[in-house]
Amino acid sequence: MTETILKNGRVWLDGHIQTCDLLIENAKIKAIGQNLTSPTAKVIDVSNQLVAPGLVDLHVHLRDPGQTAKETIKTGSLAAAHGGFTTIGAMPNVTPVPDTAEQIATLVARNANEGVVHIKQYAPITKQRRAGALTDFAAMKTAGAFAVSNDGSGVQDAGSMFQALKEAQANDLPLAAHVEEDKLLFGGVMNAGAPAKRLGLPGIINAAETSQLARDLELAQQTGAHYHMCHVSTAESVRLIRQAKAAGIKVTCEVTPHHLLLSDDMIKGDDANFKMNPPLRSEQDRQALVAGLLDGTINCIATDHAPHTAAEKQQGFLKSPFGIVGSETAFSLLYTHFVKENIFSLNQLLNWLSTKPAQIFGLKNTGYLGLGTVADIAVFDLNTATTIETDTFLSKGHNSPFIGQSVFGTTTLTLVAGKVAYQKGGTTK
Ligand SMILES: NC(=O)N[C@@H](CC(=O)O)C(=O)O
Ligand SMILES: [Zn+2]
Ligand SMILES: [Zn+2]
Repeated sequence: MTETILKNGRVWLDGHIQTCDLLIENAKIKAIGQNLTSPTAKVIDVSNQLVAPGLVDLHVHLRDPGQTAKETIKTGSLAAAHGGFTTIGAMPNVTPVPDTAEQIATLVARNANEGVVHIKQYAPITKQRRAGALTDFAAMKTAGAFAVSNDGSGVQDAGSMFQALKEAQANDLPLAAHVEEDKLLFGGVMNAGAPAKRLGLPGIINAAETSQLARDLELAQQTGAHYHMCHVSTAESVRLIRQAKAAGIKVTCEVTPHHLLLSDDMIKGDDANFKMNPPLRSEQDRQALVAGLLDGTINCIATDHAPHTAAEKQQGFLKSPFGIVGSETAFSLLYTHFVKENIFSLNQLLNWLSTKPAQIFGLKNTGYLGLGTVADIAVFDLNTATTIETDTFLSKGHNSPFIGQSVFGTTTLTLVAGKVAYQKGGTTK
């Protein structure tokens, strides 16, 4: 038996912060209270630190197999633990595309063996993530997939999306949609607007996202499936989802930290660390995303952690791949810029990063703290400013526009099922 006592933390319990100790026995929280003792427990002093449920990130790219120079299951999960995440959803845009039950079963086993956090696996919607045949959703679910997604590209034809939503509904699997109409891209690499014109770069219009979203919401209504929109980026998408929810359509969605924090007018030069899909939109769009979270239209925050190599990202806006890393900076950036600025409460932020994502995807035993729950726990230092530096990153990807920023809320400890997955200044396995 192993026992740990987290002493004197500011613990987020049932929506309130209270100062108390947690006694963890093996994988579970055995006691919550004042002055807990046990002769055999390892005691970790977390005085004045925030003790939260391990965060849940529904959207990460682990690049394994196929692109392990960018990331691996091990490094991607270490990065998640460093950010306080204890459960992540891994996208299936890896090489080869895991579109058979056997491949999904292999990935699920590898995730469990090589990951330091809980890793839920997405199965692709279509074979090779290309137009054409669907994967076998029932077999994917049996093999361990928790949802389906073609993330990285939109499903271009309505017929495939309609069939996919019917299958998703029949198999009780959420369908997470990367919503992007290829025919409306016109070679764009950043948001269409004044900043793109200034930089002389081709733009991506909002309708590349929202026209396909409008189609999908109609199909979701027809089929009754759980449709989850990945990385919402435009004001029009927020409006469409708000209307769809009011009409009783089973739709949920996520927004990324970077779309909440940045807009296209902050792109000052040809720096591909600002290049991601969907692109950073206008300041008005950014504000609509914040408003959408606050009024419940947007359900949760997910990072879309998308590591690439330095060599790839050095190619500039036109040539480099889309995507930025996010696991290791999400909580501290959001805490610093939204909670400390009184735009979000700490309670709201923790909900959007833990309880809500677990709830909407029906993930059991995660996303909240309580007596008897699995000890997936993140501890954050809210009082000390630190600088975001790639030296501290455990991800192989350093492609972040936030390097050099000063933030509060760095992770000091992450426990996954009672075991240390990350400890500041300590060993990381
Ligand atoms: N977000 C990105 O810009 N890139 C993602 C794909 C995706 O999330 O669409 C990637 O896999 O690199
Ligand atoms: Zn995507
Ligand atoms: Zn993605």
